[in-house]
Amino acid sequence: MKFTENREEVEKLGVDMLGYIFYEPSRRFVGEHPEAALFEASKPKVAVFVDENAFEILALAKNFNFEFVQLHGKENPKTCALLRKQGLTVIKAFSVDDSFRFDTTKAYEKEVDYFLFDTKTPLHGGSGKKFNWEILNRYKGYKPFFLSGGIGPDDAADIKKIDHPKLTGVDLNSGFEDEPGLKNIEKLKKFIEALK
Ligand SMILES: O=C(O)c1ccccc1N[C@@H]1O[C@H](COP(=O)(O)O)[C@@H](O)[C@H]1O
Repeated sequence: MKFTENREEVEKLGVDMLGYIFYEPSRRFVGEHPEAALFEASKPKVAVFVDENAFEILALAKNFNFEFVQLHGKENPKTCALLRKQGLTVIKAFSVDDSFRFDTTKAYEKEVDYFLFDTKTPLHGGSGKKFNWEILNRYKGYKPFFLSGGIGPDDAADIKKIDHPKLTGVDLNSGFEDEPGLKNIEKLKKFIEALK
């Protein structure tokens, strides 16, 4: 979310969480001084970071009152544990391609609340690219995960076919935008209806 009115409209669609990009190189970056109203949401807020300093994350969490952090860099399990100990719900993102070894998630199992599987690209996220969802079958861990990476308006049927006991949600991003950070309400609405 980058624009307050758009955030208000998205919230009405029955989404479970709202995401905010706190990574300056991203075209979805909330900005140096985002307006407070952007964060005055009734749904839980997820702040997305890439290798940000943990104490900076905690300061921002206090300032903008977000409950979740989604970490898309090389954050180690210790950093995840520190953030969690301070009361944040931690989602650790992993960059997935055909050669991804799901056992790399093991070191994080006890230190985070959720995993998120995103497509491996030179970007850290927001690529609009999908990975081969078949390989999710190789994930045998107990931690619930979000599916991410290039999900678009036509994917609801294929997502419904994914039969994995730990799939807990989907992260909708660039595939539902009119411009970076601005969600298309109609596309989201149709997708959410189709998914249900
Ligand atoms: O959206 C971004 O610009 C972004 C930048 C840096 C890290 C993560 C980012 N977004 C997250 O990336 C995934 C995949 O997005 P997409 O569907 O491929 O556009 C998603 O989890 C976003 O929250």
